[in-house]
Amino acid sequence: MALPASDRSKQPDNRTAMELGAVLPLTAEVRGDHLFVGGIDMVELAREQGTALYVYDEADLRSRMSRYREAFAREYPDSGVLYASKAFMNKEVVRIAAEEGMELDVSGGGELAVAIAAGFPMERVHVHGNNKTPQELLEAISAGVGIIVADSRIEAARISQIAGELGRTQRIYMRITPGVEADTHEYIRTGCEDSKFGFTMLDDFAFKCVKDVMAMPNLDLVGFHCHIGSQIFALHSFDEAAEVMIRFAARVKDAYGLEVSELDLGGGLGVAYVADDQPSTIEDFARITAESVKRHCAELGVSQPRLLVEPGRSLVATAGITLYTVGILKTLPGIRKYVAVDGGMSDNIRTALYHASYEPVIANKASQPRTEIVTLCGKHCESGDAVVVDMPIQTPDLGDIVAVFGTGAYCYSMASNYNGQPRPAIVFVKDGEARVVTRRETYADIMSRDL
Ligand SMILES: Cc1ncc(COP(=O)(O)O)c(C=O)c1O
Ligand SMILES: N[C@@H](CCCC[NH3+])C(=O)O
Repeated sequence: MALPASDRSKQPDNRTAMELGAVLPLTAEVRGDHLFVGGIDMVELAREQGTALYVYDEADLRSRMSRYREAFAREYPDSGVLYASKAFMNKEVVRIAAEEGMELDVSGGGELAVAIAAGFPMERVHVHGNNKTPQELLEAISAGVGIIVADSRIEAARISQIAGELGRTQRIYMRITPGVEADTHEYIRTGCEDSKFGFTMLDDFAFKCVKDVMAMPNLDLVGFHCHIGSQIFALHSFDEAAEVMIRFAARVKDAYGLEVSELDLGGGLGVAYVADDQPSTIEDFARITAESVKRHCAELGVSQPRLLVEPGRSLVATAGITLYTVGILKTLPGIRKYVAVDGGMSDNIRTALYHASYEPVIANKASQPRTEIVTLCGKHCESGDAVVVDMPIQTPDLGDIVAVFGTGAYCYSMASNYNGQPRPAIVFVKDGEARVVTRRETYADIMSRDL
C-alpha cells in the first residue's frame, strides 16, 4: 500500500493554529508560541508524558454531551442520547457520559465490560453488533442491559433462548436496514441495501420477520433501530431514514397490532476534519430529526415514539488531539517532504484506511503561519503509514512537537500494536489540570498474554 501521489498544486495556507476554526477543541488557545488546551501547555505535556500522546479537552467533550442532551430535550422532550462508545472507549469517558446524563451504546462484550467496570447504569445501556456471540448475549442479559438491538432473526431467536434460560424477559429493538444511501465514504455507509448490518427490507423480509420476532418468547419488542452511516454532512439523509422507519412502524401497527414505543435513528453526524469543512451543528441535527419524526408520525397516524440517537464521532472527535515528536525530516525534490513522527498507523489508522485528512500544527510554533506542505508519516513498516498527507504546517525542525487536531474518534479505539508499538497514554485536560486516564502501554503489556 503506497500513499496517493502528492498533489503538487497544493499551496501552504499560511494559517496559524488559531485560524483553523471548527477543528479546534473548545479551549484551544495560543500563549506565546505554544499551543494550550484546557489551560495546559501541549509542549510541556508532551515532554512530561512522552509522545505519541492522546489528549482530550474535557470541557469540549462535556459541552458536546450537554449540547446534544439540551437540543434533543428542547426539540423532542421524550428523547435520549446514547454515546456510541466504539468511537472512543475507556472508563473515564464512560463515567463522564454517565454524569452528563447520556445513555450508552456498546458494541459487544468488551465494551460492555468497560461500562460495567465504570459503574454505568445498565438499564441505560444498548448492545449492538451484527454477530454478538452467545457468550456476549449471555453477559448482556445477565448484566441487565436496557436494550439488545437484534441484528437478525437468527440473533433474535438466540436472545429469546438465552433470556428464557436465565428466566428473564429481554427488551429488544430490531435493527432495520432502511436502504438509504448516506452521502459518505462507502466503507462507513451502513444503511444501504448491500450491508451486513440489520434486517433487510428487500423482499419485505424485515416486515415478515417482525411477526416471527413477536412470537418469540422472553422478548419484548419495544422499538426499531437504523443507522445509515457515519461522517454524514447532509441532514436530509436522516429525514429519509426517519420516513422509512416510521412507514415501517405504521405498517407493523396496522398488520400486527403492535405499536412500538421507541425509535432509534443511530449516529452518523459528521465533524470538521479540515478547517474548511462545514458539518451541520448538533442543534440542526436535533431540529431536523425531531421535526422529521413528528411530521411523519402525524402523516402516518402513529403515536410519536421515544426518539433516540446514538452519536459517537460528533461527541468526541474534536475534543481529541494527538501529540507527536518529529524524529526525521526527508525531502524528495519534486515528490514530497516527509516529516516522520513517533507514532502513525498504530495510533491513527484512519488515514491509511479511509484517506482521512487532518489539520496539523507545530505546537511549539503555534503562532507562526503554516508555510510548508508536508506529509506526516509514521514509524511503521508500511509505505502507506501516514497520519497526514500533503497538509500545511509550520517549518518543521527535529524535536518539534506536532499536534494533529480532530483525532478524538476512532483513533484510540482502532489502535494496534503493529511493530510492537505500545499504545499511547490518554490524558484529559481541564482548567489547568492534566490527568492521565489511561496509562501508556509498556513492552511488558505487549507480551503479557504470551505463554
Ligand atoms: C449502530 C451504530 N450506532 C452508532 C454509531 C456511531 O456513529 P458515529 O460515530 O458516526 O456517530 C455507529 C458507527 O457508525 C454504529 O454502527
Ligand atoms: N471507524 C470508522 C467509522 C465506522 C463507524 C462505526 N460503524 C471511522 O473511523 O470513521
